Amino acid sequence: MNKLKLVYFDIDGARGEAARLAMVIGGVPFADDRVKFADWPDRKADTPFGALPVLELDGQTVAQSNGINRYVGKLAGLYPDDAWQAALCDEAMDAVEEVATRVWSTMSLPAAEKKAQRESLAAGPLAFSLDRLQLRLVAHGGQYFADGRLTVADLKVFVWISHLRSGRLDHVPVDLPDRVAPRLVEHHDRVKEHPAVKAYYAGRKVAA
Ligand SMILES: N[C@@H](CCC(=O)N[C@@H](CS)C(=O)NCC(=O)O)C(=O)O
Repeated sequence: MNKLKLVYFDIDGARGEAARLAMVIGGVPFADDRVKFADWPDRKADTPFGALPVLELDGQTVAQSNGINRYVGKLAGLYPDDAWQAALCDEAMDAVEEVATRVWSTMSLPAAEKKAQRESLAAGPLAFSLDRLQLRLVAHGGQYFADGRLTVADLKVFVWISHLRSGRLDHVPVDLPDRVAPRLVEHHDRVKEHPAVKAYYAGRKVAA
């Protein structure tokens, strides 16, 4: 059997988590290589783009989180076969990635600048993006983002909403999703109740 390894930091709210979840839900065996921040400087140069996540298959690597989500989504039965539904699935994942990248890119800014930028992002592009994502969900029936069933898009949005509501993103109000996108919060809570997701988080240990 081919050996899959997902290499990512030991954090649950960011780019590697949807792929981990997809493989767990789909029963796809994989090695979960959780990189400690202290080890990252030594490992960075060996990754295709100096960043994680990276997926390894029998010693070969592929990077870029949404590409990885699509690949593992196919293995896990969580990616649409139909080309249009696949495009809808990608749309939601890319919409999250686009705005999350803007928010996370403020991470290393000096404190005052980070606060100002995050507050302005939260009130502007982030609130807008959540609202639009919610409208897309509603337009597709309100339950799932694509294919009328759980796909990797639902997992990516779920992880993002969990992260926003976790209080770990300084200067982004924790109640932002509840205020501007209650249907996304409903969707989040529904995904969280999926038996495999529930079992995964019951046993999930997060170092950071
Ligand atoms: N476009 C890439 C971005 C990857 C990325 O920036 N990953 C972050 C963690 S979420 C990272 O590796 N940061 C450490 C670094 O850049 O040194 C993707 O979607 O995978």
